[in-house]
Amino acid sequence: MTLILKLGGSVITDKQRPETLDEEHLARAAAAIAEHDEELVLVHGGGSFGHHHASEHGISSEAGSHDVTGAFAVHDAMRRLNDAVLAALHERDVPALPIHPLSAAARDGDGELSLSTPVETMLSEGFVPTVQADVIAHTGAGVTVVSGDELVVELAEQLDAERVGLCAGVPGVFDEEGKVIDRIESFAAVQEALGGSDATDVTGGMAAKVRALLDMDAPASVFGLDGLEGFIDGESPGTRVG
Ligand SMILES: Nc1ncnc2c1ncn2[C@@H]1O[C@H](COP(=O)(O)OP(=O)(O)OP(=O)(O)O)[C@@H](O)[C@H]1O
Ligand SMILES: C=C(C)CCOP(=O)(O)O
Repeated sequence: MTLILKLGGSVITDKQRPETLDEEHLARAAAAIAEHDEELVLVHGGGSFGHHHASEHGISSEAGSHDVTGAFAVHDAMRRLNDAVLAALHERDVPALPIHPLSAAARDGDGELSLSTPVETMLSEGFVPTVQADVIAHTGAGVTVVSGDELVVELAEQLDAERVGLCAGVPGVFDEEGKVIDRIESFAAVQEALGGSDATDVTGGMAAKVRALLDMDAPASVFGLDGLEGFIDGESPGTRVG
């Protein structure tokens, strides 16, 4: 049984302030993760580390760049965030090891993602692979951003994951009245309520998240930090997608 969990950048960082961690949230997330007893792959988003640099250098999932300064600025900030996530996990004795997609993934000329990582071997050896959102080489475009959400979907397919969770800065996906929707089975049914992100975000916010999750076979949930413990325990907090 493999669980894939994305820690949203809106949870573990203060998305309004460049390169600012939310230490308290990160510590709470690490404490909840420490209770897991299934194989677990962690992915984390960019928050105020990835998105600010990407936006400053004009790099997104679609807009590429050949500027090495910009490419490295995004990657390096994400690596610093990854280091901070690992440190919080190690503090709770979670055997987490880093995966940096810049060295393990690429897109072809059609934008198709390929990802070749040691995640499976790490899992079977008892580690918790911890994958950062990143920039990756993109045929004909230089580098583009690979979002945590894209990585979750790709890894869920590769590993035939049992369950997928996205822990975000909201308790679930809201309807037009601001109520958390229980279950989403089609994009069209909720499209009107879905927006981007409140903060600087180059990868499309909630609308992109729901679209990506609906493409997956594994059941997925979108929930806030209060739902994380329950998700680790096998519950389906927040909004079930798919
Ligand atoms: N219908 C909706 N329900 C819930 N959130 C929504 C909705 N429409 C737009 N949003 C926005 O989506 C944001 C969550 O997406 P966002 O991409 O910021 O989260 P994240 O994955 O945690 O962050 P990151 O991309 O940095 O990893 C919320 O903060 C909210 O502003
Ligand atoms: C900007 C970067 C590198 C991160 C994008 O990933 P996300 O935060 O999961 O949308």
